[in-house]
This record gives sequence, C-alpha cells and structure tokens, in this order.
Amino acid sequence: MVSKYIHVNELYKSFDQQVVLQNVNFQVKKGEIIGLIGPNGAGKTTFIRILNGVIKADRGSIVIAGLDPVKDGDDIRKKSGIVTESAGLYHQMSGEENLRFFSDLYGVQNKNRIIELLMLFDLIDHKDKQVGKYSTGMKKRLALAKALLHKPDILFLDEPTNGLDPDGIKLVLSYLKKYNEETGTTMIICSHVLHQLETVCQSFAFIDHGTIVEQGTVPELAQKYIDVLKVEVETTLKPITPKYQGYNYTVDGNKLIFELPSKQEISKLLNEILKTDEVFSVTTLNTDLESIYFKVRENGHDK
Ligand SMILES: Nc1ncnc2c1ncn2[C@@H]1O[C@H](COP(=O)(O)OP(=O)(O)OP(=O)(O)O)[C@@H](O)[C@H]1O
Repeated sequence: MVSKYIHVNELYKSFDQQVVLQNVNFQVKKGEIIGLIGPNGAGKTTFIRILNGVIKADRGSIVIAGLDPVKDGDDIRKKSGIVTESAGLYHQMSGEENLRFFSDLYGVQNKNRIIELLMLFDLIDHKDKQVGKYSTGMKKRLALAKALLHKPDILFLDEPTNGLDPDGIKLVLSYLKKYNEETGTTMIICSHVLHQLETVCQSFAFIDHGTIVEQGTVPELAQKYIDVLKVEVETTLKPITPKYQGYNYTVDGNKLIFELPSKQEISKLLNEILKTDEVFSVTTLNTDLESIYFKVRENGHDK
C-alpha cells in the first residue's frame, strides 16, 4: 500500500450547535496536488484551517507528514504555507516589509528570496507601497509570495486565484504547477473555478454538507459517473436518419454530437464516418471536471 502523506480519519467539527464537518475521511499522497471542491458552506475553509492547526477538530485523527496538527501545530506550520481569504498581511507595512517580517519569522536564510518572489509575482514595482493600498489581486499575489517564502513542503491554498485578472491567474497557476514539478510540494487547493483547478490538480475531493463524498482523478470519476459519452464531431457527414450506425446524435451547426456508451466506441464511429466523409475535429464534451461535479452532486441528492 502506498503510504499517505496526509491521512484524515473520521473527523468531526461543530460550531455552537451547527455540525460543519462530519465523518471526514481523506488521504493525499506526497507530491500530489488535490482540488477540494464543493458548494458554499460545505466546510472547505474549516477543513483547511483544521489541517493547518489553526483550529481544532472535535474528534477524529489527522496525520500530516507524520505529525499531528494539535500536538505539532508549530512544526506543521513551519513545513507549510497557507493562503486564505484574509491573507494575513500587515496593511500598514509595504509589500517588501511584509515579506521581510515573515522571512525573519520563518528563519529564511536566503536573503535573495524576497526579491526573487517580488519579481516572480510581478510586485517589484510596488514593493515600497503600503499593502493597504494594494489592489485585491496584488494582495493575493503577495499572500502567495508570503506562503512560498520558506519553500514549504505543503501548501494549503484557499481560493488562490480569487480577485486575480486573467494574466495573474495564468501566472499563479502555471507557477504552482511548475513549483510542484520541481519540488514535489504537496498542495491542497480549494476553488469554485473548476476549469482552472482541472489544469493544475491531479485529483479531486468533493465535499458536501461537511463530508468528503468522493475522491479520485478525473478519468476514475468519469468512469464511475458518466454512463453516456457525448462526443462532438466536426465533419462533412450529414446523416439523415434519426440514428447513425445505431448511435443517437444531435446536430449543432456543422458539428454532430453523438452519444456513445464508452470511449472504445469513438474509433469505431470515426472509422465509419471516414469511409465516406472527412473529420476535422473530435471533442469529448461531458468528461470534464464540471460535468463530473454536477453528476456527483446529483448522486448526493438522489440518496
Ligand atoms: N468561526 C466560525 N463560527 C461559526 N460558524 C462558522 C465558523 N467558521 C465557519 N462557520 C460555518 O461553517 C460552515 C462552513 O463554512 P466554511 O467557510 O468552512 O465553508 P466553505 O466550504 O469554505 O464555503 P465557501 O465556499 O463559501 O468558502 C458555514 O455554515 C459557516 O457559517
């Protein structure tokens, strides 16, 4: 069995009388980037805060890199970086002063690291400006720089691209991916922007009403939840009967959308079309993270 870097077992948390997390079981492999997704109020931020040792669970066990967030909270925080909505920055200090402050706190030896990160996150021209006067996107980029100062082994990222413009989103996501490839840093990312998450995460955990209801990679989940594949084919074929080779299809402009029982049927279908016609493009429409997300949600409601 592959040993898990983060292992959570039967975790519970309530605030006053409200149960926020219940029977949470969750595992992450070392070096994995996992997306934590679920509707508003599902418990994602609370879960991240418990993992990072900011708040305590009521019961259940957590092991992160062999450590327990309750007993070894300081050690986990030394190994981890966190980005949350509030960012934890000092608004009276400049961007550079903030990074210097946290750099001293984390005991970062490499004095070039601050300038390196200011340049990387496109903040070098604003390094002397008070953070209170930063835009939302600038604050978010500075929060990421702060989280990466001490080259953590684990990154907890709660909505890391919220408030960023398209350039900022591209910069941050491509950096996180590159950083993971180079350093093997384990990352847990919460976000509602599923198409962005899909570009960086290797697997996903779905949280609903405080419970992890599903966990896996997109191909694993597609296999489990998607029973009819929708395949869009751009072709010169103009079928005239309601079915083509026994498959249902609909027409969308110059494209045909076929319903197939499995991906093995795609080549069979294309071979048939190519006997008489041309094919310009083929796209699977409903095996993306968003389609799977709604299937998982539907499944939860059916129970
Ligand atoms: N400190 C707190 N005191 C009382 N209730 C809280 C506290 N923190 C969170 N909650 C409640 O716990 C529930 C889960 O909140 P949480 O922020 O973990 O959800 P989330 O999945 O991160 O939501 P979102 O997608 O909106 O960010 C909500 O009902 C929230 O009101």
